[in-house]
Amino acid sequence: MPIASATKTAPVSSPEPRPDEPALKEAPAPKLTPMMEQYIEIKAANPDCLLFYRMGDFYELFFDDAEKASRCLGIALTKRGKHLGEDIPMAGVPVHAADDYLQKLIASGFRVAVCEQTEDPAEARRRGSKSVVRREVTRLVTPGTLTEETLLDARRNNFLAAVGRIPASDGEAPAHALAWIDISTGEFCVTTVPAGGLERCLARLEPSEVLVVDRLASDQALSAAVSLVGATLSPLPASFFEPGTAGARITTYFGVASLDGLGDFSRAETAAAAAILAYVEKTQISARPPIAPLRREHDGAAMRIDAATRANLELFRTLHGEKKGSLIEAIDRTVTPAGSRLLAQRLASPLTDPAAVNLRLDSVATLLEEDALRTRMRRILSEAPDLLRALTRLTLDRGGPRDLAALSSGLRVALSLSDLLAEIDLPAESELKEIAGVLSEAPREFSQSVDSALAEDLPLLKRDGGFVRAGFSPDLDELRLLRDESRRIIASLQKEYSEATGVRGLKIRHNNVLGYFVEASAAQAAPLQKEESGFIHRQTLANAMRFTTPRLGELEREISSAADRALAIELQIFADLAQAAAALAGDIRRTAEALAALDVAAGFAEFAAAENCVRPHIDASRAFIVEEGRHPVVEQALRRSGDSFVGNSCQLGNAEDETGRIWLVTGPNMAGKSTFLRQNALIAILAQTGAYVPAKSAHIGVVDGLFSRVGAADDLARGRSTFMVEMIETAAILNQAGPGALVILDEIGRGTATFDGLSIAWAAVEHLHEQNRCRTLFATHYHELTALSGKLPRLDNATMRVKEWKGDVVFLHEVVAGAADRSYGIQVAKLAGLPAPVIARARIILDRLEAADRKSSPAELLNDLPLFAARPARVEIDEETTKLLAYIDGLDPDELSPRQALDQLFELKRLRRSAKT
Ligand SMILES: Nc1ncnc2c1ncn2[C@@H]1O[C@H](COP(=O)(O)OP(=O)(O)OP(=O)(O)O)[C@@H](O)[C@H]1O
Repeated sequence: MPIASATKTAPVSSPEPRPDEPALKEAPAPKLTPMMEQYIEIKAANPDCLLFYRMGDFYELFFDDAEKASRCLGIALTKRGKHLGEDIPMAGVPVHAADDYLQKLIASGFRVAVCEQTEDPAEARRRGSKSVVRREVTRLVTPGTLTEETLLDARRNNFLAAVGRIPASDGEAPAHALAWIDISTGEFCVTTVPAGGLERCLARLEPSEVLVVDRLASDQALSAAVSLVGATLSPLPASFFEPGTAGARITTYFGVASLDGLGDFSRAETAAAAAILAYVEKTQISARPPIAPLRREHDGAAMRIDAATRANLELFRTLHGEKKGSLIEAIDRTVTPAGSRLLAQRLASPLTDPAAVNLRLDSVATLLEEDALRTRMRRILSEAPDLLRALTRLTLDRGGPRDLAALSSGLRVALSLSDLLAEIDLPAESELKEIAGVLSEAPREFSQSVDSALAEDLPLLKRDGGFVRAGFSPDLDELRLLRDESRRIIASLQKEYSEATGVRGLKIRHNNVLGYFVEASAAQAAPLQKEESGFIHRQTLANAMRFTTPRLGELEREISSAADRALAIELQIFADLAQAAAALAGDIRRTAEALAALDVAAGFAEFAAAENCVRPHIDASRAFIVEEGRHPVVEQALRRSGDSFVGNSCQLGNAEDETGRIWLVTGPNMAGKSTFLRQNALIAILAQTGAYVPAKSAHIGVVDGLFSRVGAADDLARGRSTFMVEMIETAAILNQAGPGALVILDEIGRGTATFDGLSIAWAAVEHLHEQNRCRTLFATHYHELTALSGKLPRLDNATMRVKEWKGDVVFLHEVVAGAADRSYGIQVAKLAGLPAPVIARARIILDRLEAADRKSSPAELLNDLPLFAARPARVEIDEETTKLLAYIDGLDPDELSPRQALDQLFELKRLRRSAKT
């Protein structure tokens, strides 16, 4: 009978007992098996996690965990033994494919505790037949603590955030702080959160997990803010945030004597940062990822952009949640994952200090000018692997030979880029000069030692060896020779045995259970079974017999001891190199950051060249003068369909103004109002991110807060109707926008009755003009508002130009001074394909409404519109009438000769006769 294969590939659990595990009795067993006892103990210590319990080549899950995992992963649910008379549900995933399953579980909101075997099953057996292999949880996998390449998006950070809160005391208001870390890259920051600013800060970071003290977990505003960004909320005991021990936790982690050495942190900030470190320790158990020294960010250093504005402007994804069509997708020309991550970080928090913005813009200017150099630079950059993520994996002992190679090739890239930058003259105080300096100091020797140690083709895992270059270690070479020689001898033995026994089909084979053995088919095995043959019987299968010989055993031992010793040498070489990398963590980090900054600058230069952008003039004034600005996303989309974008200018303040102006933009639907509003907000964001902007010229006095109310969507999850969302967003703007803000408001008030809406919009414009005094773009359908320009000195009317042609409306997408004369709503509706009778009827109603000049009450209007009175139930228009109306619509009197006109008249009479209505 053939022996079942020991390795499994399908994600189902194996019902046969593992070698380390005493067999479970299928019969009712009131007493727990030792293995189940161990499982239950470990599970009890990790109640909030699914427990991945290592058994041989599988991670097994039991009880509820098994049911949950089987549902989530679609893997088979089996059973294993009984507990309290009930079957124990079990599901398992193979270790080699565990990452894929982990990813699914984490994405579905689970946490996973990975429990490994921490001793050899043979050792456990030596302790006694009943003893179980020692197991320990080596790591908790949570959304915010991932490090594996396969579990992460290379081009996005994966932030873990913690909310620190010091309650009000002695007349002092409560203080909030937010700390965040990307464990996979080691970036670690903290900031104070102003009252009501938590949602905004979270929206900027988009963390995947947020730590809060457990008593805050029921805070509705907090959980709403967390779920808005799609993060997992992880409540923790107060000890994680304890301000009394927080400072010490941070200083211990960084090995510094006092916190002052790192910076000046408030109590709330210290608590938040300490909670992060405590959680890192809890989840990584014994491993310590390399973490950059804690950096403090000032809240005012970045443009304040609230969650709604970020979403509305589609910075990172469209309102439908897709990356395609977002701003980042339109502007990202970086060629490395780290560059892309830095670009996303910068775009999420545009700067407010003009000097800092100009430093970045200088880099773009230089690289834009140096066209050929930029092309070479980007080619070299594109070969730079992800240094920081490789470093983290190595330090956490989750790395492989390819991570070492990644570090080495990343450092080599840095050195060649530093040579390239040396070819141009860089101003002393520039960002590029600083980058060039850092790159030239990349640890060259480390890269050389990795290259001399590692082979060309590297395996993914270090586990099986085979990654050290021949010639690097004489001892290793000798052992490999011995191993290969023995293998050669074994191959020649097969020939020898076959000739000696006369069994032509005799083979020497190898498997993990028997090691090397001689195999002959059952029909040919007789000569080997004779005692004098020297063959020792090992196994009988259905069709074959297996034997060993003393010589084979000896060779086997030689090979395996040589292989073991060779592997030990390789692993030691690996460990030495990984340790050297960890010791250079600071240098590697600086190099990686410089590479990323260079990639962003070169990417922006590429974007500027390809998309015809200009350097914005940035200062601390209230200026906002954009000449022929364009919307980068819409422009690229139009280009794809062969159309071109019409640039439009906008002026909301001059350099000498102390307050901003309001532009009231009117114009028909589809004329381009929303596009115009958004493009100006995006230009401000891009400019302060340090990018060139799509315009002929742009002068922008830094915008310290960007507020928008555009698009309409309800937020049913929070029980808010469309109109309610609109009013909440408007309220936030009117309450918060200061003189340095830029506000874009698109059609406020349209979600309610006309007069209510008009009144709200009217009052909002007045408030913005008198109180907020900020730069504002206000698009509206309420033409009545344009009259306000006579009353409010800093309000200008602007309108989208359209042309009427043969009864249709043609959009010119041009913004000009003045007010729209009409809405053209019916023409747009016609373009949209509303049935001709509906359009015809709407025209009649509109004429009446306009004639009544909105003075009559709705009831009077109703009487004024006899069709309503005549046909209250349904307006039935028969087919012939429809034809008649369509015929009239198709007539163009300008094009007709007198004779044709007469013919048409007869045709009209004919059609009228056949129509019933
Ligand atoms: N400046 C422009 N140049 C070329 N095409 C443009 C321009 N602005 C807008 N468009 C085109 O017009 C379409 C409609 O623009 P937009 O949504 O801004 O109109 P709108 O006036 O805000 O309409 P609504 O009031 O219905 O929201 C865009 O999708 C784009 O294809």
